[in-house]
Amino acid sequence: MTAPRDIERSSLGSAVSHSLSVSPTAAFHSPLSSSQGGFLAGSLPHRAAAAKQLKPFSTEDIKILLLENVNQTGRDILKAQGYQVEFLKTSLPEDQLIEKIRDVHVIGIRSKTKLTAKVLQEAKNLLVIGCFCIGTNQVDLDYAAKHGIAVFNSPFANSRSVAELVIAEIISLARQLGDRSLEMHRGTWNKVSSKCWEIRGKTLGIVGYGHIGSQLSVLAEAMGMSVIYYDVLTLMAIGTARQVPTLEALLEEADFVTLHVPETPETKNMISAAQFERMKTGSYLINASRGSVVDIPALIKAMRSGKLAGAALDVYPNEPAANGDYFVNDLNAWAEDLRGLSNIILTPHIGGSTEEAQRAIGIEVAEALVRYINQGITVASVNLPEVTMRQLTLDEPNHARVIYIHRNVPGVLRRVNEILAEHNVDKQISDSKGDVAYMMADISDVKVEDIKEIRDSLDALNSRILTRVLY
Ligand SMILES: NC(=O)C1=CN([C@@H]2O[C@H](COP(=O)(O)OP(=O)(O)OC[C@H]3O[C@@H](n4cnc5c(N)ncnc54)[C@H](O)[C@@H]3O)[C@@H](O)[C@H]2O)C=CC1
Ligand SMILES: O=C(O)C(=O)COP(=O)(O)O
Repeated sequence: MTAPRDIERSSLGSAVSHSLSVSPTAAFHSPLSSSQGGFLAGSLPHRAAAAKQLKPFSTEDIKILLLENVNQTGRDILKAQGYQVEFLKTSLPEDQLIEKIRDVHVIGIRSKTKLTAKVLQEAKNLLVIGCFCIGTNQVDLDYAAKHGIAVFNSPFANSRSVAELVIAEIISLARQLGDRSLEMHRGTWNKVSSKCWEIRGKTLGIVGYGHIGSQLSVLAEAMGMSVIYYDVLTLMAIGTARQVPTLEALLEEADFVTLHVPETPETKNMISAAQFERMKTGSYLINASRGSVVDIPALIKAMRSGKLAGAALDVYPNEPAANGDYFVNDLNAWAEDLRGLSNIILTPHIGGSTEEAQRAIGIEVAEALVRYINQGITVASVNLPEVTMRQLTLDEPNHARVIYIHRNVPGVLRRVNEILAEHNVDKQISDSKGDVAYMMADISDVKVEDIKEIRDSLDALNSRILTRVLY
């Protein structure tokens, strides 16, 4: 295969000529003349001012901001492409985030950075968001899609790490390990067996039987637990686990309840006073999903009353932006009450924080970003339709890939094909997801002047969200 080709963004301030790499991790830097070079032909209504420039460019002009200590593996892949990569260990407060996001084509985040509509409307140049984690609740996915911004995540690279943490917590709560260890650290020998249990033969209730829940199910059964689960979907049981029809049925039967649902309006305060009431006296609650899922004041009451014998929390309604920030009441009004309870394990959102998980996530998300930036491939996007085409190479001088993100309304493809009709359309794929549709076409027998015309004509259609032409 020959060298890669170009991509372009209308809003890039400088020219870039650049290759589409054969491998998503291979760098490409092949300066092309403006007649050969790619350009970005895209614009959103709010990006319109910069949209009309046609400039050759190189990957060096792609600006990427990585927040929240994205793993070295991901940074290396992106840098190897020649992109400009700025890396910060922490998240950013909203005002600083808005300042920074104005300038970049790509942002990489983890679970803390909130990319709301308010923030995204300032992101005039943004092509794509990489969530280097599982959850995507921190991003306004709908706003992003409607503004032609793709979002990628890593759907299961840290599932095992979370499941292992939960196993550790089940045993730790059953044996009150956190309290014993704290006492010893303070110099107190307190040997007790009262209300300390084996987990063998106990029932684990898993709420949300997805990637993490089902992985946990296997591990728990291997340690002699009985597993029941509740999910909005009817899902195949693994091993001898059993699906129960309601959350209430699960709460009434389980000795340990563990939560593995996403943050959605339906899961907000899913476990509150009424649910604690349903739980067995002396049972345990574990939450490594999202802080919004548990009503914490109600949890504190359930702990104080003895209804719960213990709890483990890895996630909180408000989490500090950086390590070293204290877990205090300014962020969460009840923080001190929580810290004062016995047999409650509090961890700083470390469920997915293992070397294995972070390395794998870095690779998976960075490769998805490269595929999207360089080739327009949306496979594994969480908010755009999934569309793929072959890899572009430089040995097709009169070839271009046209990408047209548009509103999903009748008659668009007819108009698009009228515009492309003068050229040879080698392949065309179109798919839609909700209100947004994504069309990719590889065209040959096309000159740079034609490309400008194609881009301008597509931009003039009122269905347009974003046009890109890669060549
Ligand atoms: N503590 C940590 O570091 C981590 C936390 N997480 C959190 O864990 C969540 C779950 O992760 P996965 O298992 O990978 O997700 P998943 O999407 O594979 O599974 C979630 C399951 O929850 C079910 N569900 C959704 N709404 C529900 C409801 N209202 N009631 C009952 N079930 C419902 C879904 O049908 C699905 O089966 C993520 O969304 C993320 O928020 C994920 C990774 C690390
Ligand atoms: O993967 C997730 O959804 C997590 O909650 C882990 O988030 P983190 O990468 O540790 O910010």
